[in-house]
Amino acid sequence: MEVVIRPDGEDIAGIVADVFERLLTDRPDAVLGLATGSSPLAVYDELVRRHEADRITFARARAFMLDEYVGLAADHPERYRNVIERAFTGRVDFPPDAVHGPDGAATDIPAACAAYEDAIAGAGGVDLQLLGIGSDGHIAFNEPGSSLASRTRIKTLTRQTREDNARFFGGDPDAVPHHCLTQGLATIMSARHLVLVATGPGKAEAVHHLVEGPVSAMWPATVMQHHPRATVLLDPAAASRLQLAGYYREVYASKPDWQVL
Ligand SMILES: N[C@@H]1[C@@H](O)[C@H](O)[C@@H](COP(=O)(O)O)O[C@@H]1O
Repeated sequence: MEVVIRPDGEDIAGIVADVFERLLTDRPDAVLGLATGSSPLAVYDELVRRHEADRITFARARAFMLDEYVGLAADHPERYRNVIERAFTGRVDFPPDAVHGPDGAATDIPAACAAYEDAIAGAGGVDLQLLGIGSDGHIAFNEPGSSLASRTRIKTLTRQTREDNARFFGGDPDAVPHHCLTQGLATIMSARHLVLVATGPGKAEAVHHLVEGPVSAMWPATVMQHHPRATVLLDPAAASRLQLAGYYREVYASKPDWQVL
């Protein structure tokens, strides 16, 4: 796992946008894995800026979202399909039907989850997966206790996650859906490059487990320690509980030019 500690979210967004830009330059039809939540927003803004400056096109790219709430109306502003369109995909040039997400309105949930796995596999798998992390260590919506071998399925959100996400639902944790569909940990691990962004003191404990803790379903993001190409970008607050922070800074500062993220 490569750990990069940078001064702030803006700086991190620039580095992550470079990873997207390099990939799309090499492979215009790349398959991108998109995350919702506030952590990736600065990245999306930077990608939109580069798109507007004619540096990046998504015209041949495809995208798969990580997760979706169950039971929100199609036009609900917090439905992740609508969130990602507002935050990113609707602001750039993805072709129609190139952006996919689990179907939180499906009547046959197991079939919808299996179809989503098939769609990802059918696209050739995800090349670059952007991730945030929940304060309880979840990635996508894989809450503590999630099987490290899990695939797309329905999950029940923890009270902590509903409290964290209440800010998007008028401050009321009870207005946050109890259920979601989420890519499993094994689904996420199948992506060829994982890039996780975490900022702020609220992420310090989860980041401490993610980077330096033992791999455990109790802190689901720790499964990323098994990934051959995982990059974790942190601001100083999110990195504040890392024992080897000085070493990670040194590694990044002395990175050979040819060795990009
Ligand atoms: N399902 C999403 C995750 O994909 C996200 O990474 C996480 C952190 O969100 P934020 O970036 O807003 O802190 O929680 C949400 O519930």
